[in-house]
Amino acid sequence: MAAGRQRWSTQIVAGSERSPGVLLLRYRRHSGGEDQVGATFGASKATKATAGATSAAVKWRRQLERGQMTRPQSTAFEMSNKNKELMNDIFTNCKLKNGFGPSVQATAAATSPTKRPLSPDHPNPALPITETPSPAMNRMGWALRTLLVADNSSCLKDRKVSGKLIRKCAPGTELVDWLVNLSPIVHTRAQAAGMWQALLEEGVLAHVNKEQPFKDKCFLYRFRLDEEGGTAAAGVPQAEDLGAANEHIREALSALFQRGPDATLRMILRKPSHERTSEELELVFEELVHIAALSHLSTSIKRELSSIFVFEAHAQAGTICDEGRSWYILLKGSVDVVIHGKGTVATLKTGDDFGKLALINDAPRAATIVLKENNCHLLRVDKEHFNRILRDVEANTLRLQEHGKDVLVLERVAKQRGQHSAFKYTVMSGTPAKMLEHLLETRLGQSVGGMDPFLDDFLLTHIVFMPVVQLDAQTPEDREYIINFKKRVIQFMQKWVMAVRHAAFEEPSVCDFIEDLAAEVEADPDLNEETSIVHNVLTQMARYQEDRNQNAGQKWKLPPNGQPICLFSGNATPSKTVIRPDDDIIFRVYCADHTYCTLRFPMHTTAELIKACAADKLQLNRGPEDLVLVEVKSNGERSVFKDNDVSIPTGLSLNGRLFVSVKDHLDALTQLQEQECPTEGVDIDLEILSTKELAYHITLFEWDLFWAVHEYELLYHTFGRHHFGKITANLDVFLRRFNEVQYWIVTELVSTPSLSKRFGLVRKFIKLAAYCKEYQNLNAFFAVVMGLSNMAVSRLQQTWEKIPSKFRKIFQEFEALIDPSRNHRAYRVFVGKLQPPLIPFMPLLLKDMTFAHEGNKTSLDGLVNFEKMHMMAQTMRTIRFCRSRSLGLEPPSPKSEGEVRSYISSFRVIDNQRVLTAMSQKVEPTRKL
Ligand SMILES: Nc1ncnc2c1ncn2[C@@H]1O[C@@H]2COP(=O)(O)O[C@H]2[C@H]1O
Repeated sequence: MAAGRQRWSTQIVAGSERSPGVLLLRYRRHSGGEDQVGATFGASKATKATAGATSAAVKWRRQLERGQMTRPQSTAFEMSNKNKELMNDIFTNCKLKNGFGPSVQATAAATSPTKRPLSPDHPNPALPITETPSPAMNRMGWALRTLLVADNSSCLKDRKVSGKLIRKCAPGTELVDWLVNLSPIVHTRAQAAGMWQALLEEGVLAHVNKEQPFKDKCFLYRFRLDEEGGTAAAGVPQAEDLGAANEHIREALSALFQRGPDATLRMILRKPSHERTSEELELVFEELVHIAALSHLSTSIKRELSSIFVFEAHAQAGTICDEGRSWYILLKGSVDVVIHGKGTVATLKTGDDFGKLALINDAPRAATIVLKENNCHLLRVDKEHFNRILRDVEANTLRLQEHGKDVLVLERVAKQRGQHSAFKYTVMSGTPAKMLEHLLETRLGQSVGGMDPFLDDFLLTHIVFMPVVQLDAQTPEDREYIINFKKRVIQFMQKWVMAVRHAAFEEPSVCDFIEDLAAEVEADPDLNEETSIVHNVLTQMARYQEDRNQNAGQKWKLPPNGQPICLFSGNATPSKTVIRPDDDIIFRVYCADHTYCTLRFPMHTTAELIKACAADKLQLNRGPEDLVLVEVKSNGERSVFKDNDVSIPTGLSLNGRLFVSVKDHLDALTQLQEQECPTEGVDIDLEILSTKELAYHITLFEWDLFWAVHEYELLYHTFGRHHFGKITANLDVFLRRFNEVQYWIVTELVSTPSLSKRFGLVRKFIKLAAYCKEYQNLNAFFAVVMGLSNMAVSRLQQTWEKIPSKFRKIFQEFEALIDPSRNHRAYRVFVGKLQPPLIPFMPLLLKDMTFAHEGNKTSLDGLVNFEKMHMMAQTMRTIRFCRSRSLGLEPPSPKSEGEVRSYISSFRVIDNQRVLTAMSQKVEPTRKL
């Protein structure tokens, strides 16, 4: 590995501006400090679930508005100096304990999240939910206590419990009595109990043994101020304190009255399920109705949730939510969504939910959730309950945002059989970077015994995405994260090579990266387990490079008369030879007067360069802007190439010719005589060749051509010759072969004058189709049957009349199989039952690609439309499936193997329909009625 090269820092790049078709992985050191805070998530999810909005609270509030508050006892006393000090002390304490403002803490948390203990599994409703009481609660508690202490008949007394003296405590029942008597707004004992619970949950009041929440029972409670170490002054309060307490009590009661219902609710939600009474569950249910994140759920599910929701309060900003065991709804406060290396990407607020992605996909959390404020309230559903109740009914669409913009849209889809839950989330659209991050963080190694479908789709189609994808992943200090990240990248590499094979090694920078990776793994004992994976990738890369070096600079020839493109060495059988971008091809370019030049260029040469060179050689003496490169087909049709098209010679039709022409003189271009009636090709009496042997060798020949086609070529072909600047030569050759076989059938039949020979040939071709079908060469099967159905053949009445009915029936069955109606349903059903190896009807796959491409936008609102990518990948996967087993056909007994092989590799073909029809007319003139 080169010294000084940066690695294992923070960037993954898919594609590059220079070569967008290649996924590059590279790392750079994370500069830090780029975190942005403040974007919101799910802004549409406004919620009514804020504190105080319970139906019970609303009911109570109305009563409060109607009721008359009477100020008990005397008024207008000043607070004593001593108690002023006491209050100041309490307030200062609170400020110090609460610490910095939330934004400061949140930013600190976002850059280095402090790992605090996770949420308690079983929150205890007897304990406070805040670290210290809020100043307002402190003041309310102080006022109530002052009045209680001042009351001679007060329930607040020193009591002996089990021999131990407890100062100033009172039973719950008596505290309730006192409060109901104190204020006319408190109508029920439950209301009063809720108000005391509001004080208890902030620690102003507590059960003497800290074992009970507030209950209207004989349990003893006392004020914090009276606990050991409490700062309350013993004895009767001074007149000025009493005055101040009386002054404040109206406001305090009103505030407590409002908080009571929520405090009661929180108390219920902190109790274990089995301790919740049916009235309590009803109260919870009424609350759940107002939570936006639950609005899509049925009543019965909400009822079930009433008993399993757990309330969690977190006192401190900076606390991290759990590691993916629960789903949460934010009831109060806000949280930051923090991603390694990126910092805070979104802020969730009251009513938003998070955490179901990890649960539904059984994956780690896609982000760390860090509390942004002190005293955040959450509702939690644990994994086992989520799986049981919610997993299969959860919302269909999940949108992840970063900095206020959608970055990933996921949709719930049914899982395949055999997986333990019925649903999971799949990617519908996203930014390339977020999709890659989602893959690396949550989708690797998840699928049992195979590849995650999203990962496979991504690897097959990533070349379509916007050129640069970045993933800032980690800070260099976080060793544990880096090791995990490295492991994921290694797995990613392995799957990448598995999915696209040699195409993964085509970019030199990727090969460099793999070598660096191998060196890193070698040197790091923490990556021992990954060594074998990396070695495997290295071996495959070396094999590819060796093969590339051995076959570098092959020369191909495009024969002028529609024969297959063949190696210039004269080796007619391609024998698993792939055409590569820098292989040369020799071909002719004509001009209007049919003079031509012969050129030799690498396959990836653009039309513009070919045009310029041909014009020069043919001495056209015109500037490139006046000239075009154009194909003239055998029927005279012309089609102009774009300047940046590549794979030009292989893209010609069977008997097409390449012309360079002055733009304005295009109409003057005419086809050559030889295009109409090619004379080259092996002249042989077909009758003597064994049909089975013909089918066998056609299949072997086409298997090799099919084998050379890379799945990516389907994408290049679909998006157009110019789009990626990559060659489609192997696919072109395979498609030409289809046409060649189809027109060979027609050409042979219409150029056989003898009726008996023709009828013999038709029979032979029907048998040939049957053998091709048996060999599962459906490409050739289609070509032969389509050839026999060609108008120039189907009109040969005298010939068809002679065909025995048995053969005609077989042919009808074949025609039914190639019937294009209902989107080639008959063929699709048939092929769906076959096992590999098989050669598919390639034009249909290309039609499916075009359908997906033209019917769907590549980008939706700035996000990659991954549904489209998925559709395309499905078709590309068909090719992989067809070739997933090697061809091991039983060879027929050889009769004339050599002749058959040379014959099938170079048919003599006419592809001009007009000429074929005329020849058909000649051999069998239309009968006059
Ligand atoms: N941009 C984002 N990237 C990842 N997770 C996000 C994002 N915005 C919100 N989240 C939530 O953060 C949660 C972290 O845990 P989950 O992966 O279960 O589910 C995730 C989402 O619910």
